[in-house]
Amino acid sequence: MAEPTAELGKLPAPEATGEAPASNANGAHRTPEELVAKAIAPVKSEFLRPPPVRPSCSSGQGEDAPEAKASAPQSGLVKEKKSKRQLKRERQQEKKSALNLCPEIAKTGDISSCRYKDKCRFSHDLEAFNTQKPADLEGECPFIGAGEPCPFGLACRFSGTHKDAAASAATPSSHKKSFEMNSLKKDVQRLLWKNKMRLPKSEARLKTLGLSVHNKSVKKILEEVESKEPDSKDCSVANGNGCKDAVPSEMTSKDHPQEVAEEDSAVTVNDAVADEPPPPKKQKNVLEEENSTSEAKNGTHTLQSASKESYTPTEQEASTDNLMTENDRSLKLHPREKKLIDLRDKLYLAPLTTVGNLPFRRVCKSLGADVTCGEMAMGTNLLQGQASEWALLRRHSSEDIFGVQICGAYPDTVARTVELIDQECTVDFIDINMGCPIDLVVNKGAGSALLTKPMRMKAIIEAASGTVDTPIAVKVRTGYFEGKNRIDSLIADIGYWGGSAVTIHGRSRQQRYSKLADWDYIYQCAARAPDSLQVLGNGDIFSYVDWNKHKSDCPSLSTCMIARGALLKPWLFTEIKEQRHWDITSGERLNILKDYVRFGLEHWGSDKKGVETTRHFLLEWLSYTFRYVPVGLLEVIPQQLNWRPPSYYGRNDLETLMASDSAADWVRISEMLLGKVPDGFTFAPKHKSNAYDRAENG
Ligand SMILES: Cc1cc2nc3c(=O)[nH]c(=O)nc-3n(C[C@H](O)[C@H](O)[C@H](O)COP(=O)(O)O)c2cc1C
Repeated sequence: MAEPTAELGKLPAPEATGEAPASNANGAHRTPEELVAKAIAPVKSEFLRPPPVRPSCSSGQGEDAPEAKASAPQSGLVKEKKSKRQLKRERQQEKKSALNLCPEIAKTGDISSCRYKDKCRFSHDLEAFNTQKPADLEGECPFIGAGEPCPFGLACRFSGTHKDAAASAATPSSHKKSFEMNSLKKDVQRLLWKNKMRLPKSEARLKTLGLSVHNKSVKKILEEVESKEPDSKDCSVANGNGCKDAVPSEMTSKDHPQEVAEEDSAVTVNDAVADEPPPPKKQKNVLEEENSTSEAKNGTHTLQSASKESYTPTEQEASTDNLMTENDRSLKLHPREKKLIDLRDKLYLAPLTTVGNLPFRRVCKSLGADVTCGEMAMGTNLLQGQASEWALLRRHSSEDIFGVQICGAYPDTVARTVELIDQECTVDFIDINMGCPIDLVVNKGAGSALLTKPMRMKAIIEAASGTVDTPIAVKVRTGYFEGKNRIDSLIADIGYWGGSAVTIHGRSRQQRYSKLADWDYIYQCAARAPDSLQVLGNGDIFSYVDWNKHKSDCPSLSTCMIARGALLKPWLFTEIKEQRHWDITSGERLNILKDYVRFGLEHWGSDKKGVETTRHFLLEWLSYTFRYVPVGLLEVIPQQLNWRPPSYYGRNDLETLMASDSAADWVRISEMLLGKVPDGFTFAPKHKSNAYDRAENG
């Protein structure tokens, strides 16, 4: 084995900053067993190094907030807050600047080729563009490399590798081997913007379920229900805001947890039509919390969920809202013949907001994932035709078993969304996120808030599954509150309501990632599920040993879903298929990153903007990958997902660099793949992956 590298080039000089995790309070070395008991990765002592000193936390950039800045630190002045109009004007000016050549002209090299002439939002000054364009990046244009014409032409950061302008301008062949699907068509987007999209199947389904509000204003329905509802005056208890604003409002783009929305370059390239919607028209929501017999009988009808304002379920509510009647179970509510989806024993890459983007999923597919799922998309944003939300539904041709994940709080929104997706996209299943813990989602009554509202869950699943033939899956947590698991009592119903599959993440919303997933509970739930419902377990899988254990301990599990394990080591899929612990080299890991970058440039573009978007998402991913500890460095294998890596040297400089938890080092890795970062570049990871107990949406 190679000696640990002592010299680490430009890495910060390692200096001791207190107790090294591998030693106890007396400075004596801890045994591997002691380290494991403390959830510290037992790295062989010869590789250990003292933790490097980092700048102080005074600027908010301590260990818990890794942040890299490429330029000199900013002055202490508070940044001036710009108005929307100002920002729009600046964006327009930027587009017109020489930096942003008209995409049509870039593609053809001909300044007369743009049909918008001087009305075009982009610059037509080819000479000025060429003067300022930085030198090409190293490597080959990803499109040319894939045997395709480059759609970015002169704007491509690898344009020197285009054989000739004509080749790069040629129309893409219709027989591409690698392509993307599920883009939003312009005419559909316009209809959605105007709220004129016809969605007859969901309408019919909602009517059948008694959830249609035609000829009745939402307010009227509320008034009627409120007047019959003995407890309605109590709704202020739950929402803390009184009942005045009881018109439901689902999330819009402003609320979207994904602050950095993926750009759909295909939609925005040289499009003279505005790419953001006009002021969104409110979707009409059906807000009846279903008037079920059981609720009526028990007088537990509540309206607080329909409130516009913040909603936090109370423990009492969570326990009283769980009432199913035998009638529910025997009702034949899904007359359609469902398409089948067989997930048994398939390796399923979990939906992962931000990081589970299409290029990452391609990487996982190439390493053995069988099933992939898009990042969570908000139903209301899809229904409003938002390009950035639709980008989350994109599917690559290599994703042969592919689903999309949506989130919504009301049956009408969800039913309309699934119909729209079914009509416009090619997907094998649609997953409804009923486990998302993040406040923005829960406060609107969606995500894991639904775990406290079984009647709403029922209405959503029935409405969605009865609207489309595409299988409907749901993803849940064990429950909302810690110690109050509830999926065991709902699992049979989820099948009867029309769900084809349910994934159980073995943690409650309250506990987030603070404890290990409760697999015993997952097994109990799986044992209670009807045969028609596929149950998937999820939580902490990080090696083929974990996988085998769950599969053999609980044969009634259809399969398991893998989330952070794939982020830290996407080759986990290979390991499971080949039943081995792969002591992957840093060079092999770099090659995986190179693949990601190539896929990223194909997806986000090989022009300046595409390169920087690819870098951004690469950095988000790198904010997870450093937590992987190479097999050859561990005293005990396999590594567990909850182990914290101590500070250690790798077997070569690259491995050491890849083990760094410093954002500046992730930026260095990105520079090895995508060239220097632009002036003033900053990066702070969205998920701050070194805070092990933070919220993530599942
Ligand atoms: C960065 C990140 C993003 C996530 N995004 C989603 C999401 O969009 N939808 C979802 O259902 N779960 C999401 N989750 C939760 C995971 O799918 C999974 O349920 C959870 O991480 C537990 O699995 P694990 O222990 O294998 O990581 C996310 C998790 C992480 C770490």
